[in-house]
Amino acid sequence: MVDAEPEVVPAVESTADAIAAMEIRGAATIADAAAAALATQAEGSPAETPAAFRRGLRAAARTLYETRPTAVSLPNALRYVLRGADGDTVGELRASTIDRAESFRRDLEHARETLGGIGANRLRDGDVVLTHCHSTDALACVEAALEDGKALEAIVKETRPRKQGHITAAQLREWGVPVTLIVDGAARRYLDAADHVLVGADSIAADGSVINKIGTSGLAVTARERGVPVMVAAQTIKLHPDTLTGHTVAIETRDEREVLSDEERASIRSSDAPDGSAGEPGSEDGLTVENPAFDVTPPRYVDAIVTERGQFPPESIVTLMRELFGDTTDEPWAE
Ligand SMILES: O=C(COP(=O)(O)O)[C@H](O)[C@H](O)COP(=O)(O)O
Repeated sequence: MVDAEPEVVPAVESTADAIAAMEIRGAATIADAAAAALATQAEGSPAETPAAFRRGLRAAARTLYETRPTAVSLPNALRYVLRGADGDTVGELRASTIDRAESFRRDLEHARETLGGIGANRLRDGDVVLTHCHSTDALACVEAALEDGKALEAIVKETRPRKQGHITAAQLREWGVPVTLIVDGAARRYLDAADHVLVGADSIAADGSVINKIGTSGLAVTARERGVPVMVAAQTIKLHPDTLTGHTVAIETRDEREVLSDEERASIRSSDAPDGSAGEPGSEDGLTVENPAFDVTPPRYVDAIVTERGQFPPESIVTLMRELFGDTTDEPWAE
């Protein structure tokens, strides 16, 4: 008898689609949504046997895993929940998976709050932070500093092509923080007015390299040149255990139309091109657009990585990574 395809509940598919389309975005938020989706899978699984339940759960985890490759918080969340699926009956498995997903989500929230309190200690009354992209971990530090009664100002990089800087600006304004929004290319000009560069991370490698939104590395290099400290706020689910054994972190490349729409491309193509290359949109026209979503900032440009376990110089993060993840990184969602 051939086994039927394991059933993935529709809510998991729609969470996966929303992550891929970046309606759900940011490493911690993705992890939270993935854990919630696994709980939904457990709740709605039509499985009649423990084996079928586990197959469905693994298939759901694979669907979520395949959405975006760079933020390690996603596989770390899936691994955590799947490891907690325990029991001899479908009912027991269902209950333990849901519990595990809920405890993951609670821990995530606590970690962000604790991290915020630790990061806030680096921020003094009257400081100006310069941000890139939108990071809930980075903003937790600002929020905690504000709660401590410190007045802060922010210079917010727009963050092309998706302009996540607008989300950061909106959040900061909601908290009453004065915001200066700048285009990415203006960052160096504004660094002299900043006391900290404050960013999040999608993944942190064993050597302390920080993988975050494209443009972070250039910002960090320039900040070093201007003498502005770079603070990375990243809870420990951003630690990438595969890098302990020498693996590199995959950098997501996204659709070129995020950078250049078909209409814009059409306006660039010239019918007078000497090679006569202007054709239909999508044809070979000599214009290549690259859209890597993340980059790697080497540890020497990072002053501190702030986690819920304390703050670390990037070079020592490997000790924490070993303690929390060990050397083994299985893929419990594999078929
Ligand atoms: O690079 C991004 C988001 O990229 P994208 O918009 O492509 O998902 C954020 O800085 C990190 O994910 C950290 O965010 P958080 O601190 O919220 O986990």
